[in-house]
Amino acid sequence: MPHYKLTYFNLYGRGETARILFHLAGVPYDDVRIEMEEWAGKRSDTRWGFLPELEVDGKKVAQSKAINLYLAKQFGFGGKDEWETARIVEFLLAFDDIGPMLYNVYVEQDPAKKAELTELTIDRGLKPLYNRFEKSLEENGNGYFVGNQLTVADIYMYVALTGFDEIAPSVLSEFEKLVAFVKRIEDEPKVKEWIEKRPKCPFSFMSKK
Ligand SMILES: N[C@@H](CCC(=O)N[C@@H](CS)C(=O)NCC(=O)O)C(=O)O
Repeated sequence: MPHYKLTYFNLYGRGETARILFHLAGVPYDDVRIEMEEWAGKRSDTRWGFLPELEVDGKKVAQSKAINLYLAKQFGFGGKDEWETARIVEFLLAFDDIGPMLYNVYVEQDPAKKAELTELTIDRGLKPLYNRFEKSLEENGNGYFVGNQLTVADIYMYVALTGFDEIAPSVLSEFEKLVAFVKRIEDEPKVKEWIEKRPKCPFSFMSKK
């Protein structure tokens, strides 16, 4: 078995999907969590200047979506055919469409403007996206986002939905089907086991809870 090392911050954010996949697969790995103070000195060693990065027998791959898909394929959570894999990638990329809105909220320093941008991002970004997620669940009809078994799309959506619930509390609770989805994933026995034992940390540098 290869030697895996996942390097990220002590956050759930863009690292937690990979950590859950490792736990689901029962595959050992080094779960390296960098402190912000050490980060400045390490950035130039990374492929893109960001984390997470995965090392597999010393070879590095970066970009969380590439990491998630690679691990999912290795461990049997990457879809049963290329069509399902393409559908999975749709969900891995879904939040990226509102990335610029989220970034503007993150960098705004003026509290009043930040509050205004936050409302706008919730109304024009998050809520329309959540409506589409509910439709996708309805269309697939079996509690999973893609196909008829647990895939990395579900794990990623679980991590993202619970994460955004920290950043923008009260949005998720308006979407009954997504709340039920989160509960179902949390109740998957191996996911539940990981949630109970995992190191507790915030989702993001923006987390409010
Ligand atoms: N597209 C990249 C984005 C990575 C990213 O933005 N990582 C953040 C943490 S979530 C980071 O490294 N921040 C440190 C910094 O900006 O200095 C991915 O999905 O992996």
